[in-house]
Amino acid sequence: MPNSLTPIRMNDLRLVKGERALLDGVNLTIDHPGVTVIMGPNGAGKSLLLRCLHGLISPDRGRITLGPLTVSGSRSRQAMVFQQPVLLRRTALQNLAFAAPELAKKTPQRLFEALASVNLGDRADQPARMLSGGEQQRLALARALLSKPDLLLLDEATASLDPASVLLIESLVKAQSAQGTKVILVSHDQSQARRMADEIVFISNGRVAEQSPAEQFFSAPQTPVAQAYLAGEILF
Ligand SMILES: Nc1ncnc2c1ncn2[C@@H]1O[C@H](COP(=O)(O)OP(=O)(O)OP(=O)(O)O)[C@@H](O)[C@H]1O
Repeated sequence: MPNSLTPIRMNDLRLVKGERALLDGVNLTIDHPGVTVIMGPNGAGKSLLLRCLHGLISPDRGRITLGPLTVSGSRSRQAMVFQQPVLLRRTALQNLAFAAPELAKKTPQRLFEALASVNLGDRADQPARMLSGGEQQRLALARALLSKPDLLLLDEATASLDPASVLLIESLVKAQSAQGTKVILVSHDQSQARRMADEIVFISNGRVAEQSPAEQFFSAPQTPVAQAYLAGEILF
């Protein structure tokens, strides 16, 4: 299925704060149609990379293209889900309606279907901020998927959820990927990465250390730093 935002190319990205290069010459092409999981130690630069892709941060140097588009030109075709969901002080349904006003006007049924898809069908009128953490995250995902984005970015989106919510979100993300959305997710959870990833990008010290098919990464990581990470030997 063609995707208007691939291949995603990052050329020589550099992001500096004070004396420190947080992203230090990132060169990466993501062209695999499946799920790309970004892994790496704490502080490696994974979130910053995702934020650059989504246009929340501008690198000091380098270039990002998504298919024929720039980051700003692609923003309306992207959606991002964060570890802490950012929801409005409105009901669950109103949060979806605010994100997709056209849909709310023309086919409001779609909003109810979206709530039902994340098991929140009976919570439409509940204030979003009174939902549990896991329920809020499911609502944030439903909102992200409403626009059928070409690129879905998830930054540790299931880190604080119970196992059933994790599996529900994973299955929705997988289904979205199968429909042609390019999915890039950051995760420390090796079990999740094994379940979800077609491809792994391993980041260390603000650089891409390794990019491999998932099976190869887990069976025979190429770099000492990835080997140490997978063995739980990296000290922070
Ligand atoms: N605005 C900022 N100013 C200065 N340093 C920052 C800023 N944002 C992030 N950093 C630093 O950049 C480094 C990379 O941050 P980032 O959040 O991308 O790490 P990460 O790989 O996602 O880590 P984790 O797995 O712990 O979430 C960290 O050392 C962090 O402290």
